Amino acid sequence: MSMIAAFYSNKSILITGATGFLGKVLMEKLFRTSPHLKVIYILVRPKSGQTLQERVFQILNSKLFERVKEVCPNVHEKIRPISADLNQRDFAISKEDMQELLSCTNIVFHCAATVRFDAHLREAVQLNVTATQQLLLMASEMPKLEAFIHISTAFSNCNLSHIDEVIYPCPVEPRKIIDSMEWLDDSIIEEITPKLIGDRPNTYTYTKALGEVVVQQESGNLNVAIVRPSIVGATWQEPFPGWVDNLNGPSGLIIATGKGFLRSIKATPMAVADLIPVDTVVNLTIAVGWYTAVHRPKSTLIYHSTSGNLNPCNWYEMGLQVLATVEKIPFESAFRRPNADFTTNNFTTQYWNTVSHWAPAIIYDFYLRLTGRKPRMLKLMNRLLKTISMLEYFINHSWEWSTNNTEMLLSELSPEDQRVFNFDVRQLNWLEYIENYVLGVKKYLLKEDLAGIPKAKQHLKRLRNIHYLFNTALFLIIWRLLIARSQMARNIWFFIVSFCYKFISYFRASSTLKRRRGCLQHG
Ligand SMILES: CCCCCCCCCCCCCCCCCCCCCC(=O)SCCNC(=O)CCNC(=O)[C@H](O)C(C)(C)COP(=O)(O)OP(=O)(O)OC[C@H]1O[C@@H](n2cnc3c(N)ncnc32)[C@H](O)[C@@H]1OP(=O)(O)O
Ligand SMILES: NC(=O)C1=CN([C@@H]2O[C@H](COP(=O)(O)OP(=O)(O)OC[C@H]3O[C@@H](n4cnc5c(N)ncnc54)[C@H](OP(=O)(O)O)[C@@H]3O)[C@@H](O)[C@H]2O)C=CC1
Repeated sequence: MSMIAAFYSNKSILITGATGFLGKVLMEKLFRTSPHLKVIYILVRPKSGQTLQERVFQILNSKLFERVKEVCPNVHEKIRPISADLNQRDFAISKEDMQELLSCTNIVFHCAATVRFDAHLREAVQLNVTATQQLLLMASEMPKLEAFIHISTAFSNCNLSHIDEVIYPCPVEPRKIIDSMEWLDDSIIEEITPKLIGDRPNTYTYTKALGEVVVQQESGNLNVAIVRPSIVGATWQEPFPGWVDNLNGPSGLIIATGKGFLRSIKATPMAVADLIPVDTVVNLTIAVGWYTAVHRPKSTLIYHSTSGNLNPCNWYEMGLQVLATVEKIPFESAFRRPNADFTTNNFTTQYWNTVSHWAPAIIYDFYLRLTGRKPRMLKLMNRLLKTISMLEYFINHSWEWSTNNTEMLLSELSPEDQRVFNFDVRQLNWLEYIENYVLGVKKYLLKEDLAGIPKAKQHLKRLRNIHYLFNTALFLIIWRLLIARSQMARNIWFFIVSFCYKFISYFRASSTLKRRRGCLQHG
């Protein structure tokens, strides 16, 4: 029997960000492994015209939850959505709901955040810092609380190259930042943002770092731990391989590569691609919840959920495997044949952007106009390259994360728990994982049927022929223009033609000689 699963039985758990990528997988695993847990409270806001109930219904009826329903048929009764907006004072939770949360919660998993790299500092501080502070305040009023687990990111200190499992101080106190956001207007905040974030690439990593300091400063007597995942990718094993439901991190780029929109990228090929499967992060998080509640470590422990130091894979290997997979299992209606060139300096990046991205987009839009349709490729390319520019920082640096606490925790688990809540990334086979990831992107994000693969392959062949035809035509046109305008080009042309002619004549003459000699010997 798993000790961890038994620990969560009969527990009331509060999850923020349960409708997000990580939150859904966390809920799924908790229900599946501890079907006797009492209740999971989730803080949800109405969104996209959907009520809370509709949002929960959609999650529970998704493919991700199919296995849960077999193990825990009354899962609908055990999930309790609470209307909340983490941007509001007291999260805009009703008095009755707040009372219930305060008196019943045993474990808190705080996953909610804005993960946008371009979020305005005010918005990022509100959700990633102020909301964390408020949640800790709430937690301090929960008499039955056993553990508070905060999800941060391994990149919160990405301004350092070696990162330990400790909280690093921020030059400006989080409380001062929170206060200043209340009275500074947007334009002033925009002006001071670069100074505040310093050598971090965006407001996301900066505010996640502030959030950690808040956890350290405001946790009081609570049992608190922080989990820091690196780049979270599709599921590795559970509940099935390759599940993913948003475009963040690598998923969007896998689509862009597989569909042939993105053919080159500025990246350091040998830099470590520190991906971590979402189910690995979730298993670690659940184990951390158990350990923090049962062993009550004296200080706040930080756990790195990273792969680089135990089982590294670099961007080059990853790119190759993505390409190999989309060749075997192509995406439908590709724009161009998939390719993955890594550029390492600004000049080659600009060159390949022009040749591989802008030029085909302009030509395609021209074709759309000619055929009376609305041009759209240039707009799409603009957005894609904007996204790439935001992610570039992370594919051109390498970091080393120490994982002592994570390894210590692994050694504390019983063999059964190590199996049920496996977060040992050394067992991960990257080639297999990436293949399943690409397949998952095709099935769960693009919603493409595998029956369409032969047609997609045919489409790629057609694209290859168009590519050859286009290149040959382009070569002939350029050559023709050159010959018409330059004596030197004409001379080179005549030299090449006469050289080829002489070579062919020599080859013919020598083979005729050989044949004659052969006839003479036999005759
Ligand atoms: C050619 C060779 C290729 C080789 C092949 C190799 C393949 C594998 C290589 C893998 C390399 C991986 C590198 C990952 C590094 C991640 C590091 C994370 C580190 C930190 C991790 C964390 O701790 S935290 C989680 C990460 N946090 C995000 O990752 C949010 C990012 N994101 C945004 O910050 C906003 O998205 C942003 C961009 C501002 C736009 O903002 P925006 O307002 O302009 O636009 P929207 O967000 O509304 O999206 C507008 C349209 O872009 C579409 N789209 C959105 N994201 C997209 C995306 N990633 N790739 C494509 N397309 C995307 C979307 O689907 C919309 O399309 P549509 O309009 O058709 O619906
Ligand atoms: N994905 C990744 O690569 C990584 C993620 N992380 C961390 O993991 C955690 C989860 O990330 P992930 O699941 O990917 O992110 P998602 O963007 O998928 O999910 C974010 C969650 O936060 C909720 N949320 C946002 N704003 C509010 C609000 N005002 N009120 C209530 N809820 C809100 C969202 O709710 P709604 O559905 O209503 O928008 C959603 O449930 C974050 O803390 C992130 O920093 C760390 C490293 C990498």
